[in-house]
Amino acid sequence: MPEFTFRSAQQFSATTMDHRKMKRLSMDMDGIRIDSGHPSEASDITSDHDNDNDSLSTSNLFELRLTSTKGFGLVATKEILRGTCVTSELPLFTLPPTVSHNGPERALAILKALQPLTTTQLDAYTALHYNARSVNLPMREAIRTHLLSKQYTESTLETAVKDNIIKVAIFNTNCVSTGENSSLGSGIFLNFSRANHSCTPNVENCFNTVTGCETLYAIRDIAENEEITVSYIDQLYLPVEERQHALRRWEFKCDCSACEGPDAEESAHRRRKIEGLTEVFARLEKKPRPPTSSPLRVHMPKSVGEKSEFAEDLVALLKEEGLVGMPLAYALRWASKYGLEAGKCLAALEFARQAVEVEQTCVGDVMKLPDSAEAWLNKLKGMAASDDKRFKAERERARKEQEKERIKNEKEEAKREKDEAKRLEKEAWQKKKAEEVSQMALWVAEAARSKREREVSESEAKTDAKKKKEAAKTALKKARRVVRTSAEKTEVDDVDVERLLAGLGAEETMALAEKLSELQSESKVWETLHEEMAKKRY
Ligand SMILES: C[S@@+](CC[C@H](N)C(=O)[O-])C[C@H]1O[C@@H](n2cnc3c(N)ncnc32)[C@H](O)[C@@H]1O
Repeated sequence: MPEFTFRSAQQFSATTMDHRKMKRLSMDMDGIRIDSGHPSEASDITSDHDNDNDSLSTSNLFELRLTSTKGFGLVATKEILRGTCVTSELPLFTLPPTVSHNGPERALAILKALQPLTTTQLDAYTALHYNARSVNLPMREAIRTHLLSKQYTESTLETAVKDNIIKVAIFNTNCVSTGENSSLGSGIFLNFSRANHSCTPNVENCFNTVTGCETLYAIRDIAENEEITVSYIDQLYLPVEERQHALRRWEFKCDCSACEGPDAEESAHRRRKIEGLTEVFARLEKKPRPPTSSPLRVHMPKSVGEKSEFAEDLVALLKEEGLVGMPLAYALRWASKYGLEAGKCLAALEFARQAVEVEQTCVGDVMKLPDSAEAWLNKLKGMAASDDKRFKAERERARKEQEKERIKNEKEEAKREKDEAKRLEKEAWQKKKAEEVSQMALWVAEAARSKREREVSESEAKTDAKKKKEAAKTALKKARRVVRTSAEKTEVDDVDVERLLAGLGAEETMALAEKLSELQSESKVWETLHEEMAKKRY
């Protein structure tokens, strides 16, 4: 029968993520089903679990909040940076590894382990979520038989049986393995018990064998108010249906962005590739993965170069997919190992460094995982420091590459400078040309303007002259009219007057008219006219 325990990063195999002996929560599908629930929702839970257990980490990085669909969950109260230890807590209590995972004695061992708890501790424990199906029929029978020996009435017995089944279910739902491959058994951790699942979790959980604490480390930056999520399952690269199948034990359907929504298809595509590459390395490392419902046919790499490329592809895919916890640490290890085999020693060293960094981000630097990435890094550093011929050859290659790169850069720089000088020269020439053109345009405009002005003044002068001529003509007409009128009034002969006017120039006519106009008497007018006629006749 499967056991009921969360996985823990500490239990990951150092060589393949598929070979991790993770102990995960599982359900006794044959057991009697009673309703599971969130009893905690009805109880008075505060963010810092007001109990007297020293192990309970009170962190100001997160608080317990009721989520819309997942019951309670841990939510960041401020931004949490990658690598931060979100919580490190001692167990409320543990069960020794000798207690079987599915046998009826497990139920009794759990009830016994609860006895020393204080009321506050017990309250915090009973407030936890449980899946009732996690208690199988033999465990239920054992609980009933155990209670029959106590002094219960018929009516109180049923309630006591139900209460005790719930207590066992709480353990089965929330317990996590302690020690390497459950070597220390399993325990209940109050903070960890509240972490919900995501297929792209933002924290990695790990049992720290040095401190005896269960830790949650942020594997990427977590925003304020973002939920803190772990993975309940090992193989996050499985297809969505298989992940949901593995999660059915916790009685919920995961609706994270890798399972549902606009990005799910792209994520599924990437995870399929990750699964294939993980299978490749499981085979290369001779660490078969746990069987899945869809056996994989993969293309095995033919050369060391291809192996190293496959590992690098896996690293890139995991990063793209946001699976940046222990699976990435292992992929980096493979990239390092196969990189070294392919003669890419310096890249291997860099991948090893990254593997250590990612591993420490997942588990902190106090605890050393068995066959840790650090041991591998130290080995590579040792090789690099000694006169290892692979490193020597690669360094020489890298030196030559660098030299080639330097010469190439210098040539490019010289070409860039030459091009720049040409460009500046062209720019200056174009500027000069543009200035010449605009100067020319100014001149043309100026010439056009003065031509226009000349034409205007010429036409004004013509108009003026015309006006003057018209005015002189009018004045002459008027003067002639004055002379004729004066002649008419004084009965001077018309023919004589016309002869006089024909003989007078314009100015003379106007002077005569003016003179006649000023004269008061007709006799003077007659005289003046005859004088003028006499002058002309003479
Ligand atoms: C270990 S408990 C986690 C804390 C729990 N939500 C609570 O209220 O205490 C596991 C249970 O949380 C709920 N859960 C966890 N992850 C979930 C998810 N991604 N979606 C919906 N429910 C989830 C399920 O009911 C599951 O059985």
